[in-house]
Amino acid sequence: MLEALKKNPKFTPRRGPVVLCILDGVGFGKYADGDAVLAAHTPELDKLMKECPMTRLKAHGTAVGMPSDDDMGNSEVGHNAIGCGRVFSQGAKLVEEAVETGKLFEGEVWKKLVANVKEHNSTLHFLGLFSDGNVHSNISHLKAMVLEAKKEGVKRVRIHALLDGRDVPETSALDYVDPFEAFLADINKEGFDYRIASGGGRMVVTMDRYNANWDMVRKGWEVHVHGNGDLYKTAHEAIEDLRKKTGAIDQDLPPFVISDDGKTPVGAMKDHDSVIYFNFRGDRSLEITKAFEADKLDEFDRGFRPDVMYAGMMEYDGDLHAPKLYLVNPPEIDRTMDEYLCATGVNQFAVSETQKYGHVTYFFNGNRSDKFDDKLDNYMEIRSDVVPFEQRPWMKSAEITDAVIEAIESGKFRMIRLNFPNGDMVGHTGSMDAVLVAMGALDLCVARIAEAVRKAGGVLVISADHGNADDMYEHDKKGNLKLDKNGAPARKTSHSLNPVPCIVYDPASKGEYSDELKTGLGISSLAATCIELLGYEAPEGYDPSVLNFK
Ligand SMILES: O=C(O)[C@H](O)COP(=O)(O)O
Ligand SMILES: [Mn+2]
Ligand SMILES: [Mn+2]
Repeated sequence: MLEALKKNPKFTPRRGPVVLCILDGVGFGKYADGDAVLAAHTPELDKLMKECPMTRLKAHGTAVGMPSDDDMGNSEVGHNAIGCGRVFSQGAKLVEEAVETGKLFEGEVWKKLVANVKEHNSTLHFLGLFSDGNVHSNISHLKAMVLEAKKEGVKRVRIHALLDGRDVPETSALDYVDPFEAFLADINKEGFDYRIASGGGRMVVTMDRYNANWDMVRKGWEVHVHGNGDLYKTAHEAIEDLRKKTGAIDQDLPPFVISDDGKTPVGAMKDHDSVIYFNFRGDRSLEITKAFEADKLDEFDRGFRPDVMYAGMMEYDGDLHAPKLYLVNPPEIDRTMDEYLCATGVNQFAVSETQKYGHVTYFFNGNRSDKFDDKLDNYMEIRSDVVPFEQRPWMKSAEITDAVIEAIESGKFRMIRLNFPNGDMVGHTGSMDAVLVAMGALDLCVARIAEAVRKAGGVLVISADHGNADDMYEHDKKGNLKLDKNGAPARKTSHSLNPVPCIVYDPASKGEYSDELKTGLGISSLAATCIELLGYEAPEGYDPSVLNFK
């Protein structure tokens, strides 16, 4: 148990709660073209930004524990940093180091997986997100593992490729598949049998999160494990044909299976195979991991369940200890703000809809699914619709707002945190028109929350975990707008490298801190900011708050 937080002598807390509102994927754009945050009708946000103390926070690269400042931020690293008030080296960086130093291959788990397939003359399978987005995975890690498998004499490797188009350009799958096929062909010239065996768009198969839509996992299981699905000779052929048939962008392409003879899949899984799920990020890894590991599974009927040795790239959940075997230790994120507030007896409320529910709970608490205190931690999930979000860009923003206002008015909670997914989830669809509606809906919600905070005599901190809606069009390295084949702006589905706002709306302020907030900080400063506004001193080692006390 942590020690209780110390009272901050410089600040007497307000009568009402501190409300931390995370606008997922809402940053300050670099280019006016495609900046939906700038273009949308958002009178409330505009007013708050003009009238309240405000600063910009870094939300990408090394400021959130990514390997370099060329890496965009994402929800995991963002909410980890916001929730624990410090920056830890994150999965992308830890795996990169483990691969580069060779530590990954010296570990017990790698050795066991390889020994298993050598002993049984069976197959080593790799399943994961097939891109270099560095949000959930990096294809360079896969490549290094494939080369090591070859070096260690593994005869047969099968790769199950989840197509991205969400953390990388929307129709870039062949930019990864074609060179990889050439890479495998070179290996096979030396007498090995290494193939891509199945795949599909990441928003259709396998990578569901937070139990939003288990049918995605069932569909993935069918093609990766059983080899049941539309058959193609190569992944290249599958992608071209499925694009033609559906018009879908990569993340939404249907599943496919590779077969040489039009009957037998090349990579169905069998007893004694080894399987590595090579994504390092947990939210979209936990369900497929459960499908492989659980003795009894209620979510779908697995049919034949081969007795495989399954390992993840990382431990995805420190409370569930899932998966049982993993290759790289996760960051040891401790002393989170939620845990400190529990130790201090502060009643907390966290809410979002399904798509981001784990962001304000599991990611916020350092990738732990359990509460720190059953009484003081109060979490609410509002079920997300299972629809393409460009068709419902308002998502559940009104319902989240209702819940937040009820929590404020109840007077029960000192600290309230929420996540509005719209800027991000709609941003990932690439639809500028839908994002403009999403931002408009958010603005109405922010106005309602601000009013409830004012009435309750509380403080509202508005920020974000990373950008997305602020950068809806592709630009080249010189900053010129890229056009698609029809001459329209090329749509961008991924996050941005942009900073995010930090607005402090404190209508009951007595002027204890300057209107000029600190500059040059990252989103890890939000934890200390909230803790100080609650009337406590930030714990040792926390990154500084944005507040300049007088
Ligand atoms: O998982 C996703 O949807 C994207 O890869 C990243 O989005 P998020 O980091 O905002 O969840
Ligand atoms: Mn996010
Ligand atoms: Mn996102």
